[in-house]
Amino acid sequence: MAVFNLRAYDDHEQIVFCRDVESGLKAIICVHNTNLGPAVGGCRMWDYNSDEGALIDALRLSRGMTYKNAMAGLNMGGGKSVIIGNSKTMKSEELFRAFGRFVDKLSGKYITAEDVGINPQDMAIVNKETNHVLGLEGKSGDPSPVTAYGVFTGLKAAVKHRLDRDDLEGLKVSVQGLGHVGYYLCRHLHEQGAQLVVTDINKESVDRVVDEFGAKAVDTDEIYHQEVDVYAPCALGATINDNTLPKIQASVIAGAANNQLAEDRHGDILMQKGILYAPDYVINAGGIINVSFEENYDQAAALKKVDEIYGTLTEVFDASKSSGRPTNVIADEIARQRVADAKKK
Ligand SMILES: NC(=O)c1ccc[n+]([C@@H]2O[C@H](COP(=O)([O-])OP(=O)(O)OC[C@H]3O[C@@H](n4cnc5c(N)ncnc54)[C@H](O)[C@@H]3O)[C@@H](O)[C@H]2O)c1
Repeated sequence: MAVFNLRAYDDHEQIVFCRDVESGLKAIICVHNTNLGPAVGGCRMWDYNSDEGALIDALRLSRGMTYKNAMAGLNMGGGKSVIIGNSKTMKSEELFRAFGRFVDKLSGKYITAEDVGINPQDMAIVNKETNHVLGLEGKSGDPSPVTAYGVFTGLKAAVKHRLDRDDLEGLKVSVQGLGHVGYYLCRHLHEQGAQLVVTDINKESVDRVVDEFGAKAVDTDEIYHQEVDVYAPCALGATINDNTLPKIQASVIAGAANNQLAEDRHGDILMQKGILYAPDYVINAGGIINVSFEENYDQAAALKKVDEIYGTLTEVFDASKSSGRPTNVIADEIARQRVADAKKK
């Protein structure tokens, strides 16, 4: 496999393949760019089908963190790590300690945190071997409610831009995925009078949102067809693809999921269809913003910074409108420029 030629490689500064035979650890740490500061990004534990799949996922997520941190105005670069394995059956103290030692060897160039498959207890073990960990329990805590608040803020910016309205009363919103972020997003939307159509593969999560917020539940494959104003993807990536695009009725897409566009070209198609897309890594930055305030944590200050997502997205939407180019392309350009400018300083 020719790593340097991979599209996802995108001039990564460093890739570390981590192996610890005793604990069974197989992990990959990717440091994409440190122009703006140490590379910060979570650790994901996933049962990948292949090592190549794990590497490509880590590279894409790591590059995404560079862009996300730059667009959020944080003095942090981008990185990510993946532990290859089943998070339900393969976790152990030795495994996370071994991972922590690899993180520590990077001397702060990469700072890790939680991601899919990893919980605060796992990170507390990693923290026994390295101080380069963020999002620990008792500090900034679970980032999901703050991510949801940021998505809610960004959704309002998109509704203002596309539908020219400040209030959400009666606005129809479909929410796909009612986990840590989706649930809190539904709560914000409900409080502002929005009508919710929701789906999740987990029935209990659906029942809770139906009971608490009067949401209408639909099957997972029906969510795209719904006649709504806003579609909020809050489950998996790549839900905007050649199959789903013809079905989407919403005029705004604003949700928490990472890597929502299966391919960049889907951003062009959305624009041609008059659907305003809030670039994922801009709208879902609330969690990383919260984590960046971990030292002497001050929630009010963190939320004030998260409020800036409204203005950042409006800047992206305005530039897209005036230039006639898709929002995902505009966001990438602004992020790349910020990273390049940081190198000159
Ligand atoms: N948690 C954060 O702070 C944060 C920050 C930035 C981005 N994100 C992204 O937001 C998304 C949601 O994060 P989360 O922390 O809420 O994750 P989560 O695992 O708590 O929730 C995801 C939910 O999606 C559901 N789901 C899975 N497949 C589905 C399908 N096919 N159809 C409908 N529902 C499905 C799951 O059952 C689960 O309830 C993820 O893509 C994540 O990467 C999260």
